[in-house]
Amino acid sequence: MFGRSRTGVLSAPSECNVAVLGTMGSGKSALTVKFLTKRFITEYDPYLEDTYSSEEIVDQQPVVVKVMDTADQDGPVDCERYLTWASAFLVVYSIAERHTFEGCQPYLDILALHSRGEAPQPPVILLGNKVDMDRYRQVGRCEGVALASRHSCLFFEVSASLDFLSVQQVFHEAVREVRREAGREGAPLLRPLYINEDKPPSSLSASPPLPPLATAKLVSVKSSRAHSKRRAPTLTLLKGFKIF
Ligand SMILES: Nc1nc2c(ncn2[C@@H]2O[C@H](COP(=O)(O)OP(=O)(O)OP(=O)(O)O)[C@@H](O)[C@H]2O)c(=O)[nH]1
Repeated sequence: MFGRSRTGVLSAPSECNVAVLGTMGSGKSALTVKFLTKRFITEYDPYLEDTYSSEEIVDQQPVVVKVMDTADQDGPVDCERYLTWASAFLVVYSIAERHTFEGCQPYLDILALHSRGEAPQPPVILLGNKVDMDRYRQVGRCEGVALASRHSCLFFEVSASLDFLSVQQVFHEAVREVRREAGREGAPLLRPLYINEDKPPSSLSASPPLPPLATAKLVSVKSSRAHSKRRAPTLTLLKGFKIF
């Protein structure tokens, strides 16, 4: 499955791995599910960590966006799994719960440490969630802007319970940032992805080694610390694979 760029040249879809980080209760799962399904689901298993996949078109270019909805219980303690996996990070807090905003700092510090000296730099987006709860706001928009600018990251405020497009916009912006960064450094944060595994397209012949097929075909990975499942209905997202 290939897309066309504005110039009409065929281009291969690539992968963009987005890790969604933040304190418990900030709305990581709600945002992830909203992006993938356009729905707002109110109850999630807080101990379940999943990776989902969605085929997107961003600026007329196809991309497979993989989203890791993380489930850190004590902040960024055991974080190698997403630091080494992600091409972009969303750090989420709830504008109505100050402790979730304070919980962003250790994530931003870890990410700064991780990307020091890295080229290309994985982009980070700071995301104030739950703007529908503005009347209970505990974190001013300007505080979000200030924190983001201290860490040189983009900043958005959204609500997982309101319109889908603003949530989609955030994930698409992450893809754009990854593309920009890759373009700047000439090194790929986006990996080419085979949809037809039999034969790589010739346009990819000069690309760096492809991930093993098992990785390229990954649609839903579960690294649950609990055995229960989300109460959301089963969803079919891509190529007949199901998530829960
Ligand atoms: N009003 C409102 N509630 C939200 C929003 N996003 C999430 N919530 C609610 O906030 C609670 C926590 O949301 P989750 O998505 O489970 O948060 P999380 O960051 O994944 O939390 P853990 O799974 O515990 O790590 C749930 O009750 C959600 O329904 C939002 O934008 N607006």
